[in-house]
Amino acid sequence: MGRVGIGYDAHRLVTGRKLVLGGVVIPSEKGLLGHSDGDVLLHAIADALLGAAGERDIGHFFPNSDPRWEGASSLIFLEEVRELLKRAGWVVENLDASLIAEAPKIGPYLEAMRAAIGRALGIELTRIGIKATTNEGMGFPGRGEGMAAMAVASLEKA
Ligand SMILES: Nc1ccn([C@@H]2O[C@H](COP(=O)(O)O)[C@@H](O)[C@H]2O)c(=O)n1
Ligand SMILES: C[C@@]1(CO)OP(=O)(O)OP(=O)(O)OC[C@H]1O
Repeated sequence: MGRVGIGYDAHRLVTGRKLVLGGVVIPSEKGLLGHSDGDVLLHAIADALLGAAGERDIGHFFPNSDPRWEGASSLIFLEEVRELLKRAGWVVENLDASLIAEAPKIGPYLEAMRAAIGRALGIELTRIGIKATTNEGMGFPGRGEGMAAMAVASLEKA
């Protein structure tokens, strides 16, 4: 019997930070603030996977008080989640994520993101959906103050 999980995250956009989304560095004047690289998309995906497995969230496993994760690539979190799922006997059936960001357009980077996520989790690209929408100028994503992401994941017993 399969299990599903949901994840949501949001990070502030600031100058002087690299913009990393889905494990890919994207040219941008601003980047996401965070203790790690601030990769809002990967954080939502990690939480969806952890939730589906009935585990606690990303902040529990990778606390922002731990200097090991300062500036860390969030792909590391997915690699760690992969090991946790493996130990518990889960395989990823599929995951799907949506980024809410006014700019930049992520279309040119989608395949690189799917490839990075697929490598980190050891799953086929056909199991990974990544999408984006603007917030039509409304609220914090619409004003360009930050980005948000939501994700769902489905697991099966190995
Ligand atoms: N950061 C983004 C936002 C949107 N897209 C693509 O543009 C399409 C139209 O966006 P709307 O918010 O006007 O619906 C959307 O469907 C995405 O294909 C994007 O690539 N990056
Ligand atoms: C990823 C962690 C750890 O570096 O920090 P941030 O990059 O700030 O991200 P957030 O989604 O706020 O919380 C999870 C944290 O534990």
